[in-house]
Amino acid sequence: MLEIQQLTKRFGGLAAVREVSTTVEAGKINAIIGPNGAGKTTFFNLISGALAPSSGRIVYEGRDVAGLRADQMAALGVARTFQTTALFDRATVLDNLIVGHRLRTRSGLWDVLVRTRRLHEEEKRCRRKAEEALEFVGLSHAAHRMAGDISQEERKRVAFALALATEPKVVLLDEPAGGVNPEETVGLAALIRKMRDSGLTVCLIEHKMDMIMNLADKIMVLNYGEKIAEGSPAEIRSNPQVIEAYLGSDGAHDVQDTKEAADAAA
Ligand SMILES: Nc1ncnc2c1ncn2[C@@H]1O[C@H](COP(=O)(O)OP(=O)(O)OP(=O)(O)O)[C@@H](O)[C@H]1O
Repeated sequence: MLEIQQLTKRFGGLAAVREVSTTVEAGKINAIIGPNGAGKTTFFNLISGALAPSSGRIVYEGRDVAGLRADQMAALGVARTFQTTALFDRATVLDNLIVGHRLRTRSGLWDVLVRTRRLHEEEKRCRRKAEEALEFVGLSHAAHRMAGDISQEERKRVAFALALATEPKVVLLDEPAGGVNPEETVGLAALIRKMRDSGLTVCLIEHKMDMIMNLADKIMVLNYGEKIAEGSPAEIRSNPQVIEAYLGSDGAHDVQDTKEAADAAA
């Protein structure tokens, strides 16, 4: 789906992402993990078009898209969510989605000024897409609530809906379960599975190791900007280099224990 070839991003002397090659597999849940500062967010920013790479290729549907802007990537079907979702708190959830979708549709200023038939059609389309996306993420009941009044978990679902309303083929989810409780995490994981099962390609960054191990079809591990391992959850859990990256030289615990200990200490 997405072929990443020797992707590198330098900030001054620091290579935040260094010569990373991987494949984001179509119709699968592809996870990216790694310690803090490993380059995960930078990698996401590169493939979503938020940052231009220093070198390397990003081949999407047979075409090198490295260096395209985020709106161009969105138009090609690559949508992303952010760690925190900026919403208009004093507008309804549905209006937030309609605005989010409108920003990506075609009517120009002329259409808005003269309220053309095309604009009218687009408004109807946006509303329909927004309602469909809300239904998909299980938030139809919250459509008319103020965005400022919904819970953190509901904000996460709105973030998914914002991405889905653009009718993407690939969704990039940045910490989709960050800041929600364990029960809610299970619900969000089910929703991510539902995205995959509906034919979407999912790529996500997540710190919650137990969630990743249960959810991902494939995991890539970054450390100091480099890919140090890639494979199934079982392969990753027992990979000595991964254990080393999370633990230093102490191999007494597995990746999952380490992260839980770190979370508990935080
Ligand atoms: N715009 C920037 N300018 C300079 N350095 C940056 C910039 N963005 C990221 N970095 C550096 O690149 C490295 C990788 O950062 P990145 O945020 O991609 O890591 P991460 O794996 O997402 O970390 P975390 O899990 O803490 O979010 C870090 O050393 C960071 O300080």
